[in-house]
Amino acid sequence: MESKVALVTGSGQGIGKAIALRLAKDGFAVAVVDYNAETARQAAEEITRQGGKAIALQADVSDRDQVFAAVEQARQQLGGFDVIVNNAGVAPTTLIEDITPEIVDKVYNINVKGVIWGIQAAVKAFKALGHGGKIINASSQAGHVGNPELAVYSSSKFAVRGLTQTAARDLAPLGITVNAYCPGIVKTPMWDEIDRQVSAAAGQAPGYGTAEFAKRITLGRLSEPEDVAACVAFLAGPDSDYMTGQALLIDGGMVFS
Ligand SMILES: NC(=O)C1=CN([C@@H]2O[C@H](COP(=O)(O)OP(=O)(O)OC[C@H]3O[C@@H](n4cnc5c(N)ncnc54)[C@H](O)[C@@H]3O)[C@@H](O)[C@H]2O)C=CC1
Ligand SMILES: CC(=O)C(C)=O
Repeated sequence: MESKVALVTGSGQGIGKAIALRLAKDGFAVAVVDYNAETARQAAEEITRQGGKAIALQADVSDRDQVFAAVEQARQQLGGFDVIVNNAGVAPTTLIEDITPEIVDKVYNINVKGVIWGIQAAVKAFKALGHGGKIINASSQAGHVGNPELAVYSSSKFAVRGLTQTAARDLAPLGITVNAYCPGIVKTPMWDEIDRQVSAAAGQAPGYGTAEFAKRITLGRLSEPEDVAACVAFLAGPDSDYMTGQALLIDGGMVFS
């Protein structure tokens, strides 16, 4: 039987890379998409070395044409299209008074419009293939509760939840499910940079921001990218077939407190 095909954006490093590796282990042929061509190539090579099937594609998710082209390339080169994970995101810290039009445009172009273009491109591919599929979007605990110093980022992740719910309703008649994953703090380069910025703003050494956020983590430890990938594997696989419009909160500590 032919492998199912999944495309993961922002999968050259961090959570996206862990998702790509996990989906490959689960039997998907994977398109590793990132605007960093070198990290995408390395991640795809790692999958191939482990016995999986993968291609690397360079695309900037804020560019609609590039997203459509990447999905089409994945469909043609991997022989199908079943799952898109709209994972790519950026998270500059921003005090309210320091927010600039440039920061808003950058974050919204990637975190919100990138998800819209990914949804549209996946729908086009599913329709061309005459079957439904799964759309999975990266939100965050910060998409459930406003996070300090992350106003632009947090609001973009609230938007992703809204898009997920609406698209789930609109696309259900086509046999397409749409869900989101909402991690807490995950040990990736993105988090390292947030910690550095939050700690510096408080006049503290790196690690201070992590310690402050970590006080509210329910399970008492930061999550690994692989913890998130396991939840996304569930959303990509058949066990979640009767689930749509959901925003899976992976660590709710910030939200409960
Ligand atoms: N690390 C964390 O604590 C959390 C992360 N998230 C979300 O998970 C997703 C992945 O985050 P991390 O792996 O931590 O981030 P990361 O910064 O470590 O990795 C992001 C990847 O996306 C790529 N990327 C960025 N902009 C892109 C663009 N315009 N087009 C294509 N690729 C692009 C980068 O090159 C990089 O490979 C993001 O959407 C983030 O907002 C959500 C909750 C917590
Ligand atoms: C970066 C992010 O989404 C966090 C810490 O939840």
